[in-house]
Amino acid sequence: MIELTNVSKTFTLHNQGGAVLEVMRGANLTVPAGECVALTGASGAGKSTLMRIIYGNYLAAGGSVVVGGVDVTQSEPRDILKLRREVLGYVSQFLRVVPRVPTIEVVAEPLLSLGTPMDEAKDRAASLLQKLNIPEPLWSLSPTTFSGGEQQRVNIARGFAHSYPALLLDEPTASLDATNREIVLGLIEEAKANGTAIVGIFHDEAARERVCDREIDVTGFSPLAAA
Ligand SMILES: Nc1ncnc2c1ncn2[C@@H]1O[C@H](COP(=O)(O)OP(=O)(O)OP(=O)(O)O)[C@@H](O)[C@H]1O
Repeated sequence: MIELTNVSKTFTLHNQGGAVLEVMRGANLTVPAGECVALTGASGAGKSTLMRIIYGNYLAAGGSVVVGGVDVTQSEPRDILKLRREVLGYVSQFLRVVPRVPTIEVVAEPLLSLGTPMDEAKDRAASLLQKLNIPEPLWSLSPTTFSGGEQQRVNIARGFAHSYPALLLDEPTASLDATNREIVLGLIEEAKANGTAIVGIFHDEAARERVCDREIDVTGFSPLAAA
């Protein structure tokens, strides 16, 4: 479902005399349906960079990044947007929302953008918000004023609203209490059982051991670490 072959990445720092920084070389990774792979490695090894390359936020300098049969290194922006709508989800650490949109709509939006009828999308959003212990009086409010942990749970609800074939998770349990952490790990296990291929960064070691089938240390792909 997710297949990276010989991926490399350089950054050109235009505001620093055009310095070129090679941060990744020879990255290979295959994640079949239903498998969860954790990216590990010290700070600066390239975990976030690899996630951004898979999501199409960073363009690889070389190699191929195929998700659900689409090579994101060769795709037009509109094809990447279609891939993100239908195939590839991303739960980032922080919620980014349009101000004044109610929480229930923020969570339902990925389903609405796929053409799911409003009632059905809102039912799914409500069941996720309930599961993740977001109090019902908050559902009609914008999540901009919510606590850090509440915002993270809204973000997770949104990320799991549609059953994506591929999913990227950036520290999904970072600011959660034990009860909600458990619920999120359950959602990840459910997604895997439904065939979702997952790549994630989990600093929570116990969480990683529980839901991940394999760990890939990205230090092995880092020319900086080898220097
Ligand atoms: N936009 C950018 N421009 C220039 N260099 C960058 C950029 N993004 C990342 N880097 C460099 O790429 C390397 C890998 O960074 P990355 O953020 O992927 O590491 P990480 O393993 O996710 O670290 P952490 O665990 O601290 O988040 C670092 O040396 C960083 O300085």
